[in-house]
Order: sequence, then structure tokens, then C-alpha cells
Amino acid sequence: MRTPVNVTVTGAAGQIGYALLFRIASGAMLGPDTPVRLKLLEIPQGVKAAEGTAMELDDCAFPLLAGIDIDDDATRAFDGTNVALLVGARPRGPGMERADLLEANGGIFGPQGTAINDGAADDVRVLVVGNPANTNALIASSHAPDVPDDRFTAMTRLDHNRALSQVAHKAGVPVSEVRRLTIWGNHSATQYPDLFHADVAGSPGGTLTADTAWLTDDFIPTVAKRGAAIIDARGASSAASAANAAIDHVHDWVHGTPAGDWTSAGLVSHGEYGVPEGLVCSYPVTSSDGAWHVVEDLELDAFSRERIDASVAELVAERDTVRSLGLV
Ligand SMILES: NC(=O)C1=CN([C@@H]2O[C@H](COP(=O)(O)OP(=O)(O)OC[C@H]3O[C@@H](n4cnc5c(N)ncnc54)[C@H](O)[C@@H]3O)[C@@H](O)[C@H]2O)C=CC1
Ligand SMILES: O=C([O-])CC(=O)C(=O)O
Repeated sequence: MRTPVNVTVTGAAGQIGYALLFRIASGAMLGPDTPVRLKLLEIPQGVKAAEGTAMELDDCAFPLLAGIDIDDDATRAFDGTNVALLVGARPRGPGMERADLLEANGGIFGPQGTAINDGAADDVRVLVVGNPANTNALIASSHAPDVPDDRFTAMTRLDHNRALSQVAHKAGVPVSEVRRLTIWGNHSATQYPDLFHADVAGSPGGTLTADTAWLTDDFIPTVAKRGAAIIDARGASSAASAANAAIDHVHDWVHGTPAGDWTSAGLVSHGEYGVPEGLVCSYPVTSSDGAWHVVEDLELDAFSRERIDASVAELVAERDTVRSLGLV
């Protein structure tokens, strides 16, 4: 049996945690030959519920599950961790402004970044799911100066998967025939789902974009506002689909993306496509040899450029807010 991979999940007792842990333990994330040790981090009030989830995990008798630790201390929870899924975050409360939300989350993601810096394994990979995911990833990364910044990522895979399904429905093809979509920018309503470079069952995505009313009034807003639509319908935010996207993200990071395709992930910018360095921005990405690579040299017309710029401007504003609060 291989040495277990340590997987830390924060917010383990939350709804995404409940949809995520069983799939990690079943091998869906790291593969059928990789045992995992789960390290669950919760706030003190969440520990009892996390213990209940751990009892259920036990009751599944997963052959790959090598153990479960539960903690309310970040230093212990990130000690030796190889994969860190930062799901737990402070939700927006009544009357809370965006700056209040950023500040409250700075108090979570700063110390967690420090704990990762000090104790995680050398090969640590971090996925931030908790919102505002891009800027929380920026905060965590900036507290981990000894960890290469390409190990900190923010989740836009759910947006990517949402876009794949919308296009598949529109074109009347299976999702498996939709390739090379991109989510650009922030995981927020300003994100830009781009299908100009897509391949839809062998035809260029441009064929669909010819229907400009569908593109601008249906496709883009449906994908960008899907989170709110789910909250409206379900009375709770996306949980199983978010957990599924986190599994997809880490799976592809470790195992690679298929030849001829790419996916989307929030990565620390090194200036690609003119995005200011240091912002955590969603890009078209491939994965090989265990690392993400931005797909470069895509041509962007004025329509796409304007939308990417608007989302990047929001990321800049979030970064400026957390800077002014001394969080990065
Ligand atoms: N990036 C994306 O695509 C998506 C992001 N999200 C975000 O994921 C986050 C989690 O969502 P849910 O599981 O539905 O929320 P939830 O409220 O059900 O669970 C959050 C859990 O985090 C815990 N928590 C809070 N602070 C913590 C801390 N400092 N350390 C450890 N645990 C802590 C809470 O006790 C709670 O159990 C939210 O911020 C949500 O907005 C949700 C869907 C998609
Ligand atoms: O809006 C939310 O809280 C959940 C979210 O990020 C999404 O579903 O994309």
C-alpha cells in the first residue's frame, strides 16, 4: 500500500464538506490506488458535526481511507498536508459590505496561509473554494512566502462545468463533445465565460456566438449568475456541484488534462494576458507533470477583452481593499 496522501478540508462540517469528503475517501479525487488521510478543520462549534461526518465515513469502510483527524487548530490541521481544500469561509451576513466580508475572511485565510507555510508538505497544493475565492487565495498565498505561488489556486471549475452544460444543451450535443471553454477573471457575477475558442462537436464555438442575443442575454448571464439561481431554487447554495468541481480541479491538477482540451482555474497571474501580476485570476489552463500552465497566445477580440478587463478590474479593487486593510 502506498503512503497515504494527507488531505486537509476546512469547513468540513459544512454542506460542501458533506458532499466532498465521501468522494475524496472513495478515491474519486486522487485515484483508485491512492490512500488518503483526511484532516478536517472546523471552528469549535463545527467540531461535533464533523465528528458525526467522520462516523459516517467510518461506516462506509472505504478501503482507501487511512484515517481521519479532526481539529479546530489550523497549525495541526495543515501539518504535513499534501492537498489543502480551503472551503470554510465567513458567509456574507445581513448588512455586511464587501469590505467587511473581505476583512472577516482575511482573519481566516491569513492564518491558514501561515499554517500552510510553516507546516505543509513540500508538494502542497491548495485549492480555495470559500468565497470570495480569488481574493481569499491571494490572502493565503501572501501569507505563505516559502510556498511557490503556483501552489495556490482558486476554484472556477464549477463555473467552467456550468458553461459546458449550457453549451451542450444549446448545441444539442453531449457535454463530452464540448472542449476548450474558458472562464476568465473572478469567481463572481463579472466572470467571463468565453466560447470563442471552443470546439463544439468538431465545430468552432464561433458558430454559436453568431447568435449574439443568446450569447449576451442568455449564455453569459446564465453561467455568471448560476450560483444565485441555485440559491433561489434550492434555498441553499450549490454544494454537491461545488464539491464535484473541487474533485475535478484537484484530479486534473494531479493527473493532467486530456490532450487537446483545457479547463479553467484561478491562478496567481504572472502577467499573462495583461492581468496585473499577483492577482488570482481565472485563466484557460492545462495541467501536466502535476502543474498548471496557462494556455497562452489566444486571440481576444474587443468583445472578450472588454469583459475580461471588467472582471480583472473587480479583482484589482478587491486586492486594493485587502491591501488597505493590511491583509496582504
Ligand atoms: N468557488 C466556488 O465555485 C464556490 C464557492 N462556494 C463557497 O464555499 C464556501 C462554503 O460553502 P458551504 O459549505 O455551502 O458553507 P457552509 O456554511 O455550509 O459551511 C461552511 C463551514 O465552514 C466552517 N468554517 C467557518 N470558518 C471556518 C474556519 N475559520 N476554519 C474552518 N472552518 C470554518 C463553518 O463552521 C461551516 O461548517 C462558501 O464561502 C461558499 O460561498 C460555494 C459554492 C461554489
Ligand atoms: O454564490 C455563492 O455563495 C455560491 C457560489 O459561489 C456559486 O454557486 O458559484
